[in-house]
This record gives sequence, C-alpha cells and structure tokens, in this order.
Amino acid sequence: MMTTRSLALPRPKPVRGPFSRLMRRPLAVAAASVLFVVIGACLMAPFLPIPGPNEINLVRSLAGPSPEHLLGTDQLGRDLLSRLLFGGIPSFGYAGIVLFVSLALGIPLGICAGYLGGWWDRAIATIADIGLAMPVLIMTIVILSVFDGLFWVAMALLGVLMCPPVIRNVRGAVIAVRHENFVDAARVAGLSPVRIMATHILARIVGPLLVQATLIAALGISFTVGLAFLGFGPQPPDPTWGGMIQDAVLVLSRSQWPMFVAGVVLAISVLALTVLGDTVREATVDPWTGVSRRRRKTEPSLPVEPGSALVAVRDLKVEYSAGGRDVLVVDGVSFDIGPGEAVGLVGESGCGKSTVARAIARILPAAGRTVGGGVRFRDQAVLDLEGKPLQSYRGGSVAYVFQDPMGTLEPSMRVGDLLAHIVRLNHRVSRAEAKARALELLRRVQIADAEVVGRRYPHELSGGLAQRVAIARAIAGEPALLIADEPTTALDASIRLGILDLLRSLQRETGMALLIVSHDWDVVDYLCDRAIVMYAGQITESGRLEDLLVNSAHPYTHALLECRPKADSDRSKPLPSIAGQVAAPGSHRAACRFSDRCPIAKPVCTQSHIPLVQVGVDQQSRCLFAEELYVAPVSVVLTERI
Ligand SMILES: Nc1ncnc2c1ncn2[C@@H]1O[C@H](COP(=O)(O)OP(=O)(O)OP(=O)(O)O)[C@@H](O)[C@H]1O
Repeated sequence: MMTTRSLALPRPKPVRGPFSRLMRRPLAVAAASVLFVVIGACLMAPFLPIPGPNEINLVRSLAGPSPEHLLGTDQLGRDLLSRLLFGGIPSFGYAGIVLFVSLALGIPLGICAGYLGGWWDRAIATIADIGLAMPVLIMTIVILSVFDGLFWVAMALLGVLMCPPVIRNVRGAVIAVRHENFVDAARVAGLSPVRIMATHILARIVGPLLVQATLIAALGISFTVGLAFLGFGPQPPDPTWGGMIQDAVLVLSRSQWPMFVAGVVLAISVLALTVLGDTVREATVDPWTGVSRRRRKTEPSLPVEPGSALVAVRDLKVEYSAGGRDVLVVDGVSFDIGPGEAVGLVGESGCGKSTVARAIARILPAAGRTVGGGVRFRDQAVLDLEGKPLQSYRGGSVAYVFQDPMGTLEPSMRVGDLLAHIVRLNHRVSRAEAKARALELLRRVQIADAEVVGRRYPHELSGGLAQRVAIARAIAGEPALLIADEPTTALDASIRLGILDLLRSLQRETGMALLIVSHDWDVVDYLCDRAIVMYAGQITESGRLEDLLVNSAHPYTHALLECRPKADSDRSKPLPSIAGQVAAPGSHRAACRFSDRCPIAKPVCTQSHIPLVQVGVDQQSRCLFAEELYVAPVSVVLTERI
C-alpha cells in the first residue's frame, strides 16, 4: 500500500555564501584590507595627529621621512602623508560619483535590454554602441570646459559615458539566465517582470556586476588623478593625488621621493581594486549557463465560449521558430479540465505535451508562439492576458511544477526566503507572517524539519526535497490548476512515489485541478481521472482512464500501453518500444500522422483529414477504425486480418 511520509533529512552541509567564499581567498582578503586601510585612513585624516596638508615650511623642503613627517615633505615643506590622505578623499569621492552614475544607469538599462528584448533591446543596444564609440577622455575634457568649476557634474557625466560597458555586460548576463527554469518558475508564480528583474535576475548577475564595479572604480580613480594632473578639479593649494604628481614632476631632477610616494599609493589603490574584482569573479563564478532565444510573441487568441470547465483549450496551435523557419508543433488541440479534475497528457517525447501545458500557463519559450485557437480559464481568455491580470493568473490561478526541481528554484535565495517572498506576492501579510506561512507550506509538503530546510539554499537539497519545495512554492498562491510536467522523471525511483502521493493528497485537500504531463502511464494511472493521448502535435485519443486502459480505440494508445512495464516482466530485458519514430514537426504528410508506424494502417489512412470521433460515452479517437477498435482491440483486429 502507498503511504505518505515525512522525509528524513541528510545532515545539512555548511552554507557558504559568495562573501564567505571570497573571504577564503588570501588575495581577496589582502586587496580588501589594503583598500580598507587606504580609504579608512583618508576618511580619518582630519582626526589624525598629522600636520595640515597646506602647512608650508620652506626650511624643510623635500625632506626625507622623519618622526614629524612620516613620509617626508614636498618642495614647499608640506607634509606628504597629510597631502596624500587629504588628497585621497576627492580621488575616492569623485570615483564614487562615476561608479554610482554608471551603475545606476547601466544596471536597469542592461536588465531591461536583456530581459525584455525586442525593440527595448535594439534601442538600448544602439545607445550603448554609440556610447562605446565616444572618446571618453576628450569628451570629459570638453564637458569640464563647459562645466567649469563643477567638477562633480563632469564626473557624473563621465559616469554616463562609462555606463555602456555596464549595459552590455548586464545585458549579456541577463540573456544567459532569463530563460532558465527558475525565471520561468518565477513568472508562473505570478512575479511581475520588474520583480523578476530586481530580485531573481539581479541576484544572479551580482558577481559580474561586482567585477565591473571594481574596474569602474579603478578607472574612476585613474581618470580623476589624470584630470587633476592636467589641472582640472580641485585647485591648488587643495591637495589631490593628480596635483601631487604634477608637483613631483617639477622637482623630479632634485628628488624622486615625492613621485615615488604618490605613485605607490595610487598604484596600490588601483591594483587592490582590480585584484578584488578578479577574486570576486572567481568567488562568484556562475556555473549556470543559458541560451539566448528570441522573445515570444503571442498572437491574439480565438474566443472560447465560457462553460462549466475550469480550463477550456480550443483548437490550440503553437509554432516554434527554429533554424530560420516556423514549425507547427501543436496542431488544433482541444480539451477541457473540470474543477478539481486530474487529467493526464500522455505521449512519446516530442509529441507536444509540454508545449500545450506551457501555452496554458503562458510560459512558452521565447521561440514559441500561439498562432491559433484559444485557452479560457473560468471567464478569462488566457492568451489575451497581459500585465497585472497575466501575473495574477500565473501566480493565483495556475501553477507549474517542472521536471527539474533544482533548476526552478532561485539559486541565490534560501528556501524559506523564497517561499516567504511568494507568499507576500499573493497575500498582504507582514514579513513575520510570510515566514510563518513559508514554514507551514514546507510542512504541508510533508517536510519534517521545515525550519532546517527553510534555511538551506536549493543546491543543498536532494532532488526529492527540492521537488517538494517546488511544489510548496507552486501551491503558495492556492492555484485552481496545478500543472506538473514530468514531476518525477528526474527523481530516483525510491522517491517518486512520495512525490506522487504528495500531489494526490494535495489535490484532494485543496480541490485544485491537476494537469499531469507524462510519458509514463503509471504516473497518469496513479493520479488522473482522465487521459489525453497526443501524437505529433495532435490529440489521438482521450477518455476516462479506466476506459483507455482496457478499451483503447486508437492503435497508438494501444501501442503505448503495450510498452508499459508489466509487474511480471523480465527486468533484464529492455522494455518494448514502438517501432519507428515520431516524425519531426512540419514533416507530416499523411492524414493520419501515426500511419507509418501503425500495424493496421490502410492506404485510406493517408488520404483525407481524420477527425476525432466519439466512441463510447466519454471517449474520442482520431482513427478511421475507431468503432472497430472500440469493440475489439488492435490485437484482435490484427489477428482477424491475418
Ligand atoms: N524551444 C524550442 N524551440 C524549438 N522547438 C522546440 C522547442 N521546444 C520544443 N520544441 C519542439 O517542439 C516539439 C514538441 O516538444 P514538447 O517538449 O512540447 O514535446 P513533449 O511531448 O512534451 O516531449 P518531452 O516529453 O520530450 O518534453 C518537439 O519537436 C520539440 O523538438
């Protein structure tokens, strides 16, 4: 007998975030310490017991280090240490302005270009390309001559000039992650594009961003120093690193010491920033990759008349653009799902099951688009939804559980935070209440140590546990329809049953409808009341499960059932399979797409359109011999023919 049970948890592995990984690198620690000391000393300069930066003492001109002047003096006898520390404040400050402006502009623009694609991408990429072609130093000097005396305005404009590389890098990083399952999962959980960009995508690109930030800061310092050397920015006698280098050049023939001191501090600061950037890149190296794809465009849908069904799919047609051509992979699919009903979508790989499910949830991949038909959810025309109604449809009406649970959980968020985040999207509750609901959700999916699991990151979960968390996330919005796409295929046989049990008990407790996408009759048999069999983008048969299992009226269903492992089958032998392959989408010539593999096919099967016909009370089949098969199964029909 099948029972539900709580999971025994493996010992938790220590959690190591990017910061602690960074702090385990000696080079990173050294670079961060150098920066901390240099910036800290500059900021503390007014409080340190050192001479003022402008105190002139001509008697001590170009003196070497001494107890009164730890780093010696310049040609006017001014304390070099004091001038270095006070001069560092504008260098770091103006570099901060450059950094702030370039990130504040570059990050949102890069995310918009990468995530929204289309004309957003083209427009922003064009602006970035124009920006990249600008001679930054010359432009800055021109700007400085216009904003004479307003050095900070010039630095802000320098930040604008330096944002194109940020846009390009962020855009590239976003494109790499925007079609990953965890982003799809966030979309189907009802998160708005702005939220997805701000929380899910930004979190994933934080590594590349930090690297870029350190490089811009280093460039900002170099620019500020260079401009001060050319006479722009704070004017003498105010100390700047650029001004100190300028002074040192004038006395280079008499003493190299002032140049050495200023040069070393500048070099150390810039070097520390670049080393830090490099180590950040290594510590946050992104093991995930994604594929850039074209953005989905949804055609306006055909109206579907409201009825008693929870979901009504009518004449649905979905195309993918691949290799420069459009291919119809779902061709006129129609079916209903009643409230609380469990329906299985069965068929071999490539028949279009997932595409139908994704079209219902409105999460088709970028290459796919609905080109005909309609989907109605209660009184909503699903394919026409946009903006907020689409978000609330995805989050509150329909939820999606994917085959690969690990890939659908936001990798940079702890499980508890992720669930609390989804709870707050669906309910107006405080943070504390959302946390409590997150734990409750974990308990509802029969996770024993909810508190411990709530503190873990997705990569610290086993496959079964991750799928339970994914299911918890899916039910957080109390959906009326849960779509589970091969929910147990990626899991070990030993934990599959637990997940199926969980789905079944949740469906019974909540009364939500289930759409189970699977090639496995056992899964469908275990969970579903009704099954829809798909072949090559079309429905070939549908009906109540008990009818299909004993009295299928299509040779394809019959062949699929024949391949189902039997309890007494010899496990050492490979499972039987249907001879031949599903024809590639777009290459079906015959009226019956299964005819080239069908044991009872006749020439007539290839000639004219074959409609779905009613056989029995609640069964439909797309076969010219449906009536005959309904009365006598394929094996008998075959025997009679022989
Ligand atoms: N992003 C895509 N771009 C182009 N073609 C695609 C894309 N996704 C799926 N297809 C094609 O669409 C057809 C239907 O795929 P779909 O994943 O819906 O089938 P399926 O029955 O769910 O199979 P599986 O169980 O293997 O996922 C297949 O021929 C597949 O190659």
